[in-house]
Amino acid sequence: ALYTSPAQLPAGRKYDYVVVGGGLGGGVVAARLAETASKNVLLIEAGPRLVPNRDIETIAIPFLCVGLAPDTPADWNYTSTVQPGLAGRTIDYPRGRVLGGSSSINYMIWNTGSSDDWDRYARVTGDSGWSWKAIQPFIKKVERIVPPADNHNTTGEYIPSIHGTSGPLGISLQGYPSLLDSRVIATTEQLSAEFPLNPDMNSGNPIGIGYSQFSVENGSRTSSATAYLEPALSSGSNLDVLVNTQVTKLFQTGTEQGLPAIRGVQFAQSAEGPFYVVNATTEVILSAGAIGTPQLLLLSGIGGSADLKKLGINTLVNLPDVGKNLQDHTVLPNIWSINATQTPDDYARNATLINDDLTQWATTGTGQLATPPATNIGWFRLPKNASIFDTLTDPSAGPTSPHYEFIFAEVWDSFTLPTPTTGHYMILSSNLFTPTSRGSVTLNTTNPFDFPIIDPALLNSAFDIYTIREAVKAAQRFMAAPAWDGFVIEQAGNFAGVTTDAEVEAYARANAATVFHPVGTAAMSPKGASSGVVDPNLTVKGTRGLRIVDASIFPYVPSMHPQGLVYLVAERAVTLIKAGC
Ligand SMILES: Cc1cc2nc3c(=O)[nH]c(=O)nc-3n(C[C@H](O)[C@H](O)[C@H](O)COP(=O)(O)OP(=O)(O)OC[C@H]3O[C@@H](n4cnc5c(N)ncnc54)[C@H](O)[C@@H]3O)c2cc1C
Repeated sequence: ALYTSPAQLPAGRKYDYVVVGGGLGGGVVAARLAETASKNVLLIEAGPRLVPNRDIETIAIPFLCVGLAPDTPADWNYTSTVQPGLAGRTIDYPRGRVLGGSSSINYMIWNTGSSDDWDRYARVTGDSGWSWKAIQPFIKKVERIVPPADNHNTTGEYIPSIHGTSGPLGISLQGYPSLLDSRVIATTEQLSAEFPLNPDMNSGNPIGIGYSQFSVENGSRTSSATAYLEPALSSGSNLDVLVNTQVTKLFQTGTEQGLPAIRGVQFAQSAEGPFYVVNATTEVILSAGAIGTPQLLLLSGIGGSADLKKLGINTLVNLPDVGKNLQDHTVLPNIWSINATQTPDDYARNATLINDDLTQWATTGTGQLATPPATNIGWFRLPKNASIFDTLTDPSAGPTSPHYEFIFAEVWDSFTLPTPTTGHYMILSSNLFTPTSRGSVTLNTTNPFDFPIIDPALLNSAFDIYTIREAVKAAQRFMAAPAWDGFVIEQAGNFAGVTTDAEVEAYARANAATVFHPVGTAAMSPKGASSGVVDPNLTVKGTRGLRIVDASIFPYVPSMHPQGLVYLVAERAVTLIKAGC
């Protein structure tokens, strides 16, 4: 059942599992564990349950995803520290604070990772269960490929045999065609050596340009809330979900084999309390995400003892890597003006247009709003002879792991600048996906309701600035193909006139931001290793009864959009938990 206040929880009910954080990882784990009729599961989520179309329409509407953060009730509204790599700017650092977590506010791009990324996870953890081959059954377990929003014939846009057809999460190809699509595909023919067409970017080898896949079904967002939690709640299962309630601490409930058993969970709705506690009889699963998870571990005395001491926190388990190793991708949306008479930029200028499209979406689930703004996506590697490799080794996991990404969208970059009152625009983002910079999440105070200090360290290494610069130059080469003649006018906005290496670098530092993919702050390492935070089975080192299932466990940031990989981690975690591993 759903509870909005701790006082409503059924008195005396024992929970086999307590899941902390009802986001992507936590939503999957809680719903799956509750499939076992004899197990009681409690999920505690800081944010509200926002019902699409009742409380907040835009969660469901794919095209309006960019309006879900920052500064909304569904976002934690974090801000980064001053970023030296971004010309001393601070940036918004969105994270979903709502049932479904960031899967309820993300941009829905669906990737399942490169085979080399997965094989590296297997290699560095010593667990072949994380290999690309071993992870395949979980793709089928999660996915259910459904028709795109416009019901077009998708033959040739993906490889059906490698996808799931019966999982809970509806996934579809990009919907309504944009003015860019045919030109992008023509460019893959004209410049095929550098920018080939890829028949399916989710085959394990994403390199090239592919048709995008999204967590969208019937023109609406799919998330861990819509696909896992809401069905579990409405089936009246043994899953209890407590929303609007923040977990403030995990605590020791006993000692097993000389190790602290951490099965106690403290929670409250405000810093003033009242504070409540619950003990899991089997396991606590921490799924508060790459920011919330290290924050909660540190508040609970699980972290580097030197850091904890400074804040007056007693060390329960000395794990110096908690909150370290934060990795994120960097977005850089390059704008071009285009010859067009109508694009979605007109939504910002014409109330009738957006109202008509909202009505169409609400009545039929169709129209421009039924598909996210991104169209095709491309994944590329620096050439083998790139000068950066004279001095640095390639940080990617292998030949199927891209260094950078292109995202096409038929819109102005509304992140950094207001949409101009005239003209039509497109963006070709050049995004860094194999960063070598490493940041951190640390505590600011011991008050769990205060935000932690978040330093994603974007563009903070020679490799990172080199690669994003080369990605911008690749985007310029792409747009110089004959396919764009007469359509593209010129570089626009902050990108206007940017040509030399020095100009590109200054432009990148002044305009880049996060792609919203923090990971790595409670990373996996081999069993017995003194580095890392969790063992390959995701249990927290040096403890009993505590496991982490969210994006913080990746030792390296995936070189693609991470939500698909987090779903796969969560599904495998369920298998491990059910098997008692
Ligand atoms: C704006 C945005 C756009 C994105 N776009 C994409 C995309 O297009 N494609 C893609 O693949 N990925 C995208 N991502 C990233 C993707 O959504 C995340 O990687 C993924 O959701 C991470 O899952 P998680 O379980 O680790 O964390 P989350 O999904 O963030 O869940 C963590 C949950 O824990 C809750 N929580 C935190 N602390 C506490 C506490 N103390 N007590 C109780 N609850 C707590 C949070 O409120 C949240 O619900 C995007 C993310 C954002 C923010």
